[in-house]
Amino acid sequence: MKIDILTLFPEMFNGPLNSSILKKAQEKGIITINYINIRDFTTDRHHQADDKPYGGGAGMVMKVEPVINAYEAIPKNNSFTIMLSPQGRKFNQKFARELSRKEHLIFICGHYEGIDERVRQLIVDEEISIGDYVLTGGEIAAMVVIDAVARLVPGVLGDEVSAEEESFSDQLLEYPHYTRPRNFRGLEVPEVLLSGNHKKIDLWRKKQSLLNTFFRRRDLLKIRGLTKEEKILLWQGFFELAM
Ligand SMILES: CN(C)c1ccccc1CNc1ccc(C(N)=O)cn1
Repeated sequence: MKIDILTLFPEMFNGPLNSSILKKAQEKGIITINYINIRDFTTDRHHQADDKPYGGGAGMVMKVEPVINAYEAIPKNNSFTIMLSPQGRKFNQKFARELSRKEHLIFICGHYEGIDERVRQLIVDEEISIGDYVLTGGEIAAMVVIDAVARLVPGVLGDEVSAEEESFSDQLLEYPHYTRPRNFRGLEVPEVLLSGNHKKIDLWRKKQSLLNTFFRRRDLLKIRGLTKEEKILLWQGFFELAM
C-alpha cells in the first residue's frame, strides 16, 4: 500500500509512523509513506499557505492553490483521497477494513480554521472524522487512521494475528489478556488459560468477550445480535458472576 500525506507539518509524523509495527511494515516494503509539505507548493513570495477568510471572521483558512499543486504532483494509480475533518464520516473498524484494501491512499491534513471549500470540491473522495471533537489540525487524525488501516494490510501484523482478529472482532470487545508471571501481587491468571485445552480456552475467551461487550458496549450487541450458542454462553457468564 502506498500512502501520501499532504501536510504543513511533516515532522509531526516522525514518532508514530517511524516506530514499531509501522516502521517494520515500511522496512518490509509492505507500506510506503511519503510526506509532501504543502508549503513547498506555495506560489507567492511569502510562501503563504493560508489566508484571511472571505466574509471576515476569526482565524485563517488554508489556501486552495498550494494543496491542489501538491496533489497534482503526486503520481496516481487507483488512488483514494481522504480529508480529515470534524464534518467527516465517522471512522470505525469496518471503515478501516474497507480502506485497508485500497492500493493508494492520499491524506489531506488541514490546519487553521479549515480548508478552502474548493479543495473538497476538486480532489476529496471521502471526508473522515475520528470523533466528535476539534483538533488543531488533521495530522493526528491522519495518524490514527493510518495506524488502524496499516495494521490490517496483509503481512503487517503477521497474518495469524489479523486473521484471528478478523474472525473474532466481529463487533465484540476483546477478552482479558495475560502473560507471565502467573501470580502478581496475589492476582492469579485464570486456571482455564493454563489448561492447554484450546476448546475450553476459546469458549472462555468468547464468553469474556460477550460479557465485556454486554457490560461496556451494549449498543454493539444490539447492532450485532447474538446466536443461540452466544446467548447460552452469556447466561452462563452471568451465573458465574453471580456465584
Ligand atoms: C481546524 N479544523 C476544525 C479543521 C477543519 C477542517 C478540516 C480540518 C481541520 C483540522 N482539525 C480537525 C481535523 C479532524 C478532526 C476529526 N475529528 O477527525 C478534528 N479536527
